[in-house]
Amino acid sequence: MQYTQTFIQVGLLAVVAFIGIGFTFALPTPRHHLKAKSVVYARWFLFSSWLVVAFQGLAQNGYGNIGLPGVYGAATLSAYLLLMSVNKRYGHEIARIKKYAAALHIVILIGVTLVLKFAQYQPWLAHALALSSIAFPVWLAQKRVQQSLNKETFGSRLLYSVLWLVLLMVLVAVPVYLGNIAPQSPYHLTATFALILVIMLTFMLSFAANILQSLLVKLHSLVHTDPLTGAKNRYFFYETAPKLSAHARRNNEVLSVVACDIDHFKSVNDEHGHVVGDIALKRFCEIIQEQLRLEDTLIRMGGEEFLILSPQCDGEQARLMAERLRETISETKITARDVTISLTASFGVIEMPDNADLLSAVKHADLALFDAKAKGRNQVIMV
Ligand SMILES: Nc1nc2c(ncn2[C@@H]2O[C@H](COP(=O)(O)OP(=O)(O)OP(=O)(O)O)[C@@H](O)[C@H]2O)c(=O)[nH]1
Repeated sequence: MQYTQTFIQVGLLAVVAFIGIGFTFALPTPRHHLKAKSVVYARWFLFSSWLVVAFQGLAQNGYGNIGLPGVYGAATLSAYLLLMSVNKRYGHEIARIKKYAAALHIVILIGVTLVLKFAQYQPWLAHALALSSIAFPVWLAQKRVQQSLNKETFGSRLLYSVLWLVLLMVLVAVPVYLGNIAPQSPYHLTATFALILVIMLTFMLSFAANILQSLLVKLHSLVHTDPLTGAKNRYFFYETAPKLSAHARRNNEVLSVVACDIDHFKSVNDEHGHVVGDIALKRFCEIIQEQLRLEDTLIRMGGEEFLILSPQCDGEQARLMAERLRETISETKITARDVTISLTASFGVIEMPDNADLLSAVKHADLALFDAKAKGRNQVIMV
């Protein structure tokens, strides 16, 4: 009966652990090398959590000499693997000396437990030692998550709550439980099984939520970014620009719009080919980005047409900025694939009038740009 119960619980937890491990393979690997390592530690954490119940089963079935040190060793190792996984996930490098200290801690813990066991000390002494050892790395992991909580991702909040729960259980609930139920009772195994199952499942969930959340952030940025030039794209304009103008209106702030178009860009493609044209476009955007303030946004509306949204910048300041950009572009030589080319660009500038909508301001900036083209290009015209 005892064996059957042990076998079922250890087997069930093995299934959960291996589903969890398989699940980490299915998750997309983070590109950052530290974050990628966190997945490896997560796998080992799930495996060593399973080892805790396996050793508990051994102890329960008369192999206390192997089982108990195994439980304490595997539980402390799990806590450290959890700490490593959390630290790597949040991009924190761990010094080699700290890794040795953790390994030493586990070895000493197993040694002391064996001594206590063979010296026939009270079992609660070994339990208390092991529990307090587990609490330390869990507390460190919890602090690490707390530092990143200002990012407010769902996965971080979930992981933080789980770590709090584990700490509370380790420090309060489990000692109370150990003190009230005989160590040889089969309930010990069931309680350990239930506790580890909850920790494993919530850890897997928070880990996946964390990774999915960062993928969403990346996806959001990709959807709004032009892959060739790195400037924002039309989707960004339609989604963000109305918010920007509403914000300016509500706070009585000025907002200027600069429309910009490269002159005779077709001839660059025709003379040197599309690859050189692409490099020139990329370089053109870099030159502009270098000149803009952090608050200004460069948007590629299509082809070689761009918009610059400039909050807290009045018409005259925007005109001066466009003039500076025009000058820099015309003076900069662009080298692409052994050819050196010079570009010029035309600009239309408008300060968004009070109570006007942004789309009509863009339309007027475009009209000023056409005017600049008609008047001979390489110039700035303000509405
Ligand atoms: N290489 C490259 N060329 C592009 C890209 N997008 C648009 N173009 C080219 O940009 C050129 C735009 O040509 P036009 O609209 O005639 O304008 P333009 O030659 O710049 O003349 P003006 O605007 O009147 O001064 C076309 O040849 C397009 O093929 C791109 O992503 N890469």
